[in-house]
Amino acid sequence: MNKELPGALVEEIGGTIGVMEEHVDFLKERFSLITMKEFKENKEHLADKIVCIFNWANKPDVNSELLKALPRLKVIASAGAGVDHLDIKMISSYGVKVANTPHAVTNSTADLAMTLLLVAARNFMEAHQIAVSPNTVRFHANWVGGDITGMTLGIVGMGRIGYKIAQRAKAFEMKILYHNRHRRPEEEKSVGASYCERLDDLLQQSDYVMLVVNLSPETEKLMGKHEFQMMKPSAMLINISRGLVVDQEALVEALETGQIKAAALDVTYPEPLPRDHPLLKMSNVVLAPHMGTATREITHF
Ligand SMILES: O=C(O)C(=O)CO
Repeated sequence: MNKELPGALVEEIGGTIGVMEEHVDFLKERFSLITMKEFKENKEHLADKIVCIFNWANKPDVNSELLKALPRLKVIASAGAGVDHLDIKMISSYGVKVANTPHAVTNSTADLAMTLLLVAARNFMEAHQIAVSPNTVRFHANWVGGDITGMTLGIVGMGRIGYKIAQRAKAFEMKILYHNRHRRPEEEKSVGASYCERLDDLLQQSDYVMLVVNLSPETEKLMGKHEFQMMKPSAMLINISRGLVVDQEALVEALETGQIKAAALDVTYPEPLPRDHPLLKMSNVVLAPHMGTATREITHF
């Protein structure tokens, strides 16, 4: 190990490192690198690490025990936008800074949001099944979907990603509503969006409801029984934020009872869902494996 290089710790889960494997060589040139597994086996010897690099997807357990074992630690770098998996207050109390990569992932996450919207709106999953079936047919009513053009998209959370989604929706000639803690007059003007101070107003009018908020105590289970009752029975829910923003039991009920038409989810809780979860069996649900940022361009440099 090169003692002149600063030390870094990377998360390793089941043999794969929490950062892309091809990045390990890049990191090795700059840091004396060890994996979390090696660290756990020999805490004393490796306690001089100054950076921890994690991938948000691994949900590393950054607890007091870990931080006490790394007295020289300066930075925890989490690849991804969301930092809800890290207790920032507790980490700061050890004098450690948290870094993330919010800008890098904005476009890819907005693209996935539109992908889910289109796939759900056009019954694409069902259409694919029919297209590959040995008994395929020339036309099937099940693949007749809904229009996008002229429909109303309600964006819940007009941050960086929400705005990029609005720009894409404008190109699709959608009517755009948004609900946010603060009004965003410039963004509103540039995409022709209308502000809904009350979430209920947005939910009542939208054909597609897109969740883009960060997970926080204020947004946990933001979408519950009442909110689904506010939505149109023809409306679809798209969630690219965090699973916990939705009360999943209320969502299952809303989908089962026809309170809403469909859901397209990149995020759930837990991830992945247990294999017997009702959401896995519903034909009006499209699931992605939390892949908002998973593009070659972002994950390779
Ligand atoms: O970057 C993040 O926070 C993600 O959730 C990726 O989809």
